[in-house]
Amino acid sequence: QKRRRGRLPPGPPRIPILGNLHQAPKDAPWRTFDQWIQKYGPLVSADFGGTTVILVGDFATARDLLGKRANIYSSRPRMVMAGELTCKGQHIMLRPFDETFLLHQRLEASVLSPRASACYTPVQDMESKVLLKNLLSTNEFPKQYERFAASIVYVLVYGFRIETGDEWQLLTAHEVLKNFTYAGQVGAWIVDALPVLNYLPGFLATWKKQAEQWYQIEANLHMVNMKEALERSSWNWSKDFKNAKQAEGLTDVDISWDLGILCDAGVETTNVTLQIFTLACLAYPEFIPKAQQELDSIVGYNRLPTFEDLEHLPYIQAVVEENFRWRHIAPAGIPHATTREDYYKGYWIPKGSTIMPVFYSMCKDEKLFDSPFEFRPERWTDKTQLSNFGYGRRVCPGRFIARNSVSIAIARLLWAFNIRQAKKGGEKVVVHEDIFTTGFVSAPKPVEVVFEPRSEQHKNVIEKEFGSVDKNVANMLDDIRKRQIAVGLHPRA
Ligand code: HEM
Repeated sequence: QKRRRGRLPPGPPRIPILGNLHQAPKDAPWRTFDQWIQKYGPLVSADFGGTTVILVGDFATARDLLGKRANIYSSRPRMVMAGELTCKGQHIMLRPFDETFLLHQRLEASVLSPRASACYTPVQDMESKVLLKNLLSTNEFPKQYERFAASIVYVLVYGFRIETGDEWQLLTAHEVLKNFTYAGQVGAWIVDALPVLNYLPGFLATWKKQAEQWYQIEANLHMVNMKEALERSSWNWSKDFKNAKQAEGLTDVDISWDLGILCDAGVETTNVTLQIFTLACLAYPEFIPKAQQELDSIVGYNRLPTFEDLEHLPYIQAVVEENFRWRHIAPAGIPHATTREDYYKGYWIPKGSTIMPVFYSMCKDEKLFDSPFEFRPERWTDKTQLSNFGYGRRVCPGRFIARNSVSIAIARLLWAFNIRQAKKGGEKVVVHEDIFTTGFVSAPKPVEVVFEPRSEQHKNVIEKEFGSVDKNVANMLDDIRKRQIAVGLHPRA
């Protein structure tokens, strides 16, 4: 036990040695975290087997600590099985906050800036047209959303499209995600609690063999993807990273992991965000006619909404904003860690604490939002956005790309379809915790939905725009490269 140097934030009573470990929730941790936050206040401390865990339950506290004191709060908790053994320290999301992390962040920054992200809209334009066209013949929306999300990042990172969603690269990425989730499970691996056990020889430390197998699958995927990307004729992020100044001292394996993780990070997140939107359509359909009225008056019936239209569509923007607030894809938060001790409002926050911004509690704060469980885009008229993409030096670097993908998809889905429950005349879906999956990224469980074109005219426009959009990736990437140069950026390849 560390020597205490002040009063910790309040929290549930602890027992000797374990602290609160016996109460640590395995599934849907945000439910237990929220109960503690409601009871003890927006800053809660708990002890999970010797690690201090600080829960942050409102936006103001999260901004004060994770945002304004980012120099202290921007590391990640140590994850021996998932981070050190399964990924050999190469997963950017799990890197501790140090010089190496900053080097990798700088390597990525130039392709992820707001200006660079604005150059990628031709890909999002094309893939959202394909999304609409596919939804004319299937209602299997989670698979279609995944294809849409994946194809955008695979085009940018590697220069090829995900056309069906059954490509081996995406299927292997599913396997990698499954292994990573298992490796990251709290309480599943003794070596996470006692890292010293790693010094045991392999035949005693059986988890090392498992981690090595998982590492090989993931490393092979990233390496093959990068190699193939480097051989393609057009510009892509793989070529751009390879030529970057920051990459000079890095190995190909290092670079391939940075690319691979960027790709993975863009798929499930965007997919689940759109699934949440679809759930909102079933649970709070009252907002749909308002959104469609705005689309009809600004865009009309003869063409799809475009990126240029978005700034004239304040209600659609409010729908996007409310979607991010209404249900966060990672309700328990994504953990940060402190690199030195700190004091806040009289409380001591030890060095090495795990800090959880509990988005679930933050987004339903009644002081900020009336009837927080209701999906009400109106609350966003003339208001600034929240920090759903995280904080400080670990804020989501893909947020500009993500926002563009989600905004164009939502605008076009609402323009094109009546989105409703399969059962005609069915009741509105009632939203409660049991309809969400309980893992780290929490998605609505499957529900049958119909995507019905709003009219024959809408259907014809979808077919026509799908037919005329250029789907040649090489042309598109060359065009994107030119767009970057035109706005004063310097592609590195
Ligand atoms: C709607 C889609 C998305 C959502 C809701 C989302 C949300 C988040 C959140 C909450 C974090 C954690 C931030 C923190 O710890 O404070 C994060 C991290 C991250 N995101 Fe996203 N993200 C999305 C899409 C993307 C895309 C498209 C990319 C890449 C092109 C991306 C790349 C990353 C990476 C690399 C990290 C780790 C950053 C670090 O540890 O320094 N994300 N994202």
